[in-house]
Amino acid sequence: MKIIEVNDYQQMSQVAAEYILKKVTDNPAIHLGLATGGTPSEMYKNLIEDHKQNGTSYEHVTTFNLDEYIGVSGENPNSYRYYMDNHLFNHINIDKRKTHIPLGNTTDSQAECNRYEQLINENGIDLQVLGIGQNGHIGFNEPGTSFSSKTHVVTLAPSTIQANARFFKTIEEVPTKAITMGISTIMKSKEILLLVSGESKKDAVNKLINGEIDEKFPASVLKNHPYVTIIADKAAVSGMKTTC
Ligand SMILES: O=P(O)(O)OC[C@H]1O[C@](O)(CO)[C@@H](O)[C@@H]1O
Repeated sequence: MKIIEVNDYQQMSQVAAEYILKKVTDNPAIHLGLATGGTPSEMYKNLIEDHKQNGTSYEHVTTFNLDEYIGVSGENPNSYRYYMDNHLFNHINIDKRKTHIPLGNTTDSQAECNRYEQLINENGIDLQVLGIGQNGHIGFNEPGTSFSSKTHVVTLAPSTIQANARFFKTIEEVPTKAITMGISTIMKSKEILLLVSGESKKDAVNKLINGEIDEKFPASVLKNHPYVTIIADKAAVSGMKTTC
């Protein structure tokens, strides 16, 4: 794993956007795996700004998001479809038909998981952007998830519900279930870019870099991937041994 240490959240977002822009320029038909949550939101702003200033085109880009809450439609402001449309897709020249996110409001979630897994297997992901949960989750793969898991339905850990409650009016509104790419689905990406910012992620990133590979800590699987880059700010890694 390669670690790029940056000063703060702003710089992490800028360096991450530049990283993605280079990949899109090199391969205009790239298949990007995307994440939601607080961590990548400023990175998306930088991509939008670049699109306005420099006209980087997303006409041929295809995207696959990591996860979606169950029980919410894409029009629901709390859905990850709504997040992606508003944080990125509505502001760039991407063909929305090429933006894929699991459907959270189907009657058959298991069938949706199978459909999504097959879609990813057929298309492949060139670069997957990831954040990390405080408990080491990637996507919504909570501690204990099998490293061989495919796209599946998860019951969110109480700590994840608590962490994501900041996006909702009340904690009771946070969905308790989601569809997520599995760990093996994520690991099939050709390359992974992990973004980490803030002191609240310090324990998680320390465990990732210096701990054992263990299903109790989902992100540790990334050590088995040949091509992972971590962009982390000082608050997340200061004073840490970061050789890996
Ligand atoms: O960036 P945040 O909001 O800290 O979330 C961390 C991770 O948890 C999730 O929100 C769960 O899906 C991921 O999308 C995200 O990468």
